[in-house]
Amino acid sequence: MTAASRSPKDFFRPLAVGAPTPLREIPARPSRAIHFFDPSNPKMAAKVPDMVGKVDVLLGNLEDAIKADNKEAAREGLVRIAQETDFGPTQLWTRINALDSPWVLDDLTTLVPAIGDKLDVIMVPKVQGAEDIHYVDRLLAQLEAKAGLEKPILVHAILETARGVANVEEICGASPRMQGLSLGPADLAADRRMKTTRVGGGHPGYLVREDPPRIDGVANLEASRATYQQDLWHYTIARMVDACAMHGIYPYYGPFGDISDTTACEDQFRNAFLLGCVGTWSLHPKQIAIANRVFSPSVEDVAHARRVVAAMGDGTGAVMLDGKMEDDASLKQCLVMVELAEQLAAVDPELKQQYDAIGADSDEQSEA
Ligand SMILES: CC(=O)SCCNC(=O)CCNC(=O)[C@H](O)C(C)(C)COP(=O)(O)OP(=O)(O)OC[C@H]1O[C@@H](n2cnc3c(N)ncnc32)[C@H](O)[C@@H]1OP(=O)(O)O
Ligand SMILES: CC(=O)C(=O)O
Ligand SMILES: [Mg+2]
Repeated sequence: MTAASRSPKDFFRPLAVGAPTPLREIPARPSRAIHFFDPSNPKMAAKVPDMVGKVDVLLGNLEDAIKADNKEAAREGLVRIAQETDFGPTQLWTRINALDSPWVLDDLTTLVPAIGDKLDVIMVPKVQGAEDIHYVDRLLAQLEAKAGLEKPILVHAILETARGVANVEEICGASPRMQGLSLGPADLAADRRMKTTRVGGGHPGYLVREDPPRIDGVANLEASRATYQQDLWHYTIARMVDACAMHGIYPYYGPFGDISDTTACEDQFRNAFLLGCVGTWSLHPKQIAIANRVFSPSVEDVAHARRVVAAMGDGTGAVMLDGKMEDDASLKQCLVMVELAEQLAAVDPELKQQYDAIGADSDEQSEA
């Protein structure tokens, strides 16, 4: 089933009488870091109010990483935290339990009436196909109508099964609620029967080796040769990015489990950023700063993008800038960068200051 299985006219009609009208466009709200916390953990819960304004998204996790005995406490903790906290510019998301679990129905029927007005996005794990999104879509509409909500709650799917990856396009187009997708590298690796034991990131065994040197045409197989570690997740992220872009929704990396390896974490996040992802997950407070840094365009890139925009005038034709040809297509890339910088500057005063400071420099360079 695809989006076309519902008539285009019906696609944006509420799925229950009295439910809010679905959005026609998913707002591009900054979401560089989706910070996970366990609402049943008093130490983590205590840190939530201080994180407001410092992270784009706070996510109360109810699924994996929450012990079975704590599922109810996590749900109740999230309700309490949401009711007691003013989230200001920070979005509040939750990750509900899997659709085949004994907890998910209570998750939805508890959270929507209690805190549906505060929840921006519900993340659904282990989504296999459009049918999973259709189920959540209808149930949310019924619960929203009953609770008298005025704004639809958006849905985010985790891509963490082989079938989910095979159906990625239909998942993205299954509902106007679809906000985005995250990579779920740990469950996906298990489902694919990959031979890894990690949560995200690369693997030293997944590599290519340079050709052997040749002397008079004969390969010296004894010579030492450089190896290059490859990215296990390139294919999946690239598919996610295309499916999301096609449907006007947003792709995200996911968890990077080696909390101590901040360098490799930054590398994975940066690859995802360069490929088109808008954000990633943060599992530990120290990953927030990494995500915020990586998923904000650099001052140099914004300066360059602004110079190209200025040099391209009405946006057509070709110009030379610093020895390079710029045209409509490079202009469009630069506009992505400039628009993102503007969105982030609106919520991040420190970034705004940095981008404003180079604004003047790039103006001077364009005039020179
Ligand atoms: C494959 C997947 O599904 S990934 C998504 C599911 N997993 C998660 O959500 C994991 C979330 N993160 C965590 O559970 C924890 O960060 C762990 C288990 C990885 C590490 O926790 P700790 O061993 O307590 O880390 P550490 O000792 O460095 O913590 C330092 C402080 O930060 C707090 N802290 C750690 N993680 C978080 C967090 N995610 N949010 C808020 N506070 C946190 C700790 O409670 C501790 O507080 P304290 O100084 O008051 O004692
Ligand atoms: C993100 C997630 O849930 C996973 O990697 O399994
Ligand atoms: Mg998972």
